[in-house]
Amino acid sequence: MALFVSTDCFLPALKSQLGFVQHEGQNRSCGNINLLHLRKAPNSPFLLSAPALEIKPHVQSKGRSSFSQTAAVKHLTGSVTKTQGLRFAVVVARFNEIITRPLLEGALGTFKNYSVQDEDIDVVWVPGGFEIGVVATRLGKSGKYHAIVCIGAVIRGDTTHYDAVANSAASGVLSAGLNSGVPCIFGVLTCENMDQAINRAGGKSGNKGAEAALTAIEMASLFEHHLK
Ligand SMILES: Nc1c(NC[C@H](O)[C@H](O)[C@H](O)CO)[nH]c(=O)[nH]c1=O
Ligand SMILES: CC(=O)[C@@H](O)COP(=O)(O)O
Repeated sequence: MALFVSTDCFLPALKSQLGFVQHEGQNRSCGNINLLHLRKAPNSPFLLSAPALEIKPHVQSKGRSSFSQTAAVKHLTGSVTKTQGLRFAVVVARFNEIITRPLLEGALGTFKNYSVQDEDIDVVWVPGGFEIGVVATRLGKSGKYHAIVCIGAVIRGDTTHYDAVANSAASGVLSAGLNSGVPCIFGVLTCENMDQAINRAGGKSGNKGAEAALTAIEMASLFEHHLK
């Protein structure tokens, strides 16, 4: 089924967030539903899935399409099944080890389930979440790994120390990825209390270490197979 979208029914600010692109000479009428060149904006929080946007081109009198067809657009995604030859590092904080160890085990379990070989994984221990970034940066720049999983658990105490450590861990992991060009995955829990952490380290909210490893596999594959 073809889906037609008119951007003129959207507020202008929302239109640009969504990534609608208007070309010269296009009909602006909302009633006519003509304005159909749509792409994913680089910063858009919205994901546009191909099946939902099967857009039928509007053919103008000269036989040219007035907008692009999604069938011609390339969609690049990492494959979680093509893991052969991919190498990973896991940086894990010892602080709150009662939480970070099960997160690490979750990550290693995911690697096993997706056929990543043990010899293609290095685990590096650091004292706390604050130290993760600098080590991830070094590992990323070594050129030995396709992706790096960063694991930690920051749990709020009585002072503002929590915010400093949590923010430093997050910005450290982000910087490591940006500065090394190797995907660095954020598997650091930032929790109000120990209960929240337990729930996310193999408890009722899953295992965030396992999720981080799967993200690492997808990103490693994306870079290795599509973005070289
Ligand atoms: N309180 C937590 C810490 N604190 C330690 C710091 O990460 C760091 O090791 C220290 O300040 C020396 O630089 N680390 C965590 O990972 N989680 C915490 O809850
Ligand atoms: C997140 C922390 O650093 C935390 O353990 C510190 O606790 P407190 O704020 O009570 O010193």
